Amino acid sequence: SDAGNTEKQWSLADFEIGRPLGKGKFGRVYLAREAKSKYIVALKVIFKEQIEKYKIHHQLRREMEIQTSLRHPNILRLFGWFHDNERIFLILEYAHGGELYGVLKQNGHLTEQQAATYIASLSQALAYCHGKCVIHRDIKPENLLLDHEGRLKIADFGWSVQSSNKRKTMCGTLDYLAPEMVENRDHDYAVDNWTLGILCYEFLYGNPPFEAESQKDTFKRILKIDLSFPLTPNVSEEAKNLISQLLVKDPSKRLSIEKIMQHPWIVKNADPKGVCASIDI
Ligand SMILES: CC(C)n1nc(-c2ccc(NC(=O)/C=C/C(=O)c3ccc(F)c(C(F)(F)F)c3)cc2)c2c(N)ncnc21
Repeated sequence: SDAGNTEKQWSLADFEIGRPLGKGKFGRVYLAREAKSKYIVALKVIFKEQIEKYKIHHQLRREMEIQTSLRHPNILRLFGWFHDNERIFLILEYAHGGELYGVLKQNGHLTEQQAATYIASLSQALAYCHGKCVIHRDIKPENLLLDHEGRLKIADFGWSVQSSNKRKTMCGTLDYLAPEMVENRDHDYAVDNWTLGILCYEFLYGNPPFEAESQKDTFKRILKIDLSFPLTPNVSEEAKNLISQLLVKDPSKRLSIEKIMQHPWIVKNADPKGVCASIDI
């Protein structure tokens, strides 16, 4: 390491490796402990020949720079990274509660308090990212983890991670694409606002609003904003009102992050500490 660099140079010898947490597209994720401090982390192993094949060194380096600079309670920390001849290791915050997607599938859908708390946490994390000119943190349920207190953590895998109980259609799913992305027009921050509407609907009903048999039909439903609210489970009018103000075709007409935070449904239902006591980890 260059003398001026204050960052600690990590190596595998600094860690005791525990059980595998899941397997990613480019390698596995392990529970690990920093030997001196006994601090628990998640260690992601990426095989170099895997990414050489895909020529994504620059993307990985850029992503690492972005992720190490992001400090927010709802964004999973990347503490650092190191490499040996054939592997790259990411030293990540350990999310004890695992995937939010697992909780969603287990319970079928979330309560309005849980859903509002997570939408508020996501909005705060997105406001922080947009403030740092970082957009599209890929906020789909598969990228959302929970810490030991049930606090939401956006874990941007930078790539689709095939972990255990992931939806099979996950890697190809279009459910979260905003109209301007489906039509391949240039997209900006408002894409994330659209995705918050999709997620809010999915948290409350258990599946995304424009789900369809084929990708083509999902495309058509997104472009038509073919939105309907099932009669069960029973969802409040305020929640439907928020969703309807986010799933709007014209990006400039979508509710802003600030307005989301002030929406009556969020104010009434979100837990200000961002922790959902009722979520059983
Ligand atoms: C299995 C379970 C559910 N699991 N998984 C995690 C976990 C959390 C975050 C990550 N992060 C990344 O992978 C980041 C990858 C990149 O930024 C990247 C960017 C560009 C690239 F080209 C690439 C490349 F891979 F393509 F090269 C990567 C990974 C695993 C986890 C955790 N932290 N705690 C508890 N359980 C956990």
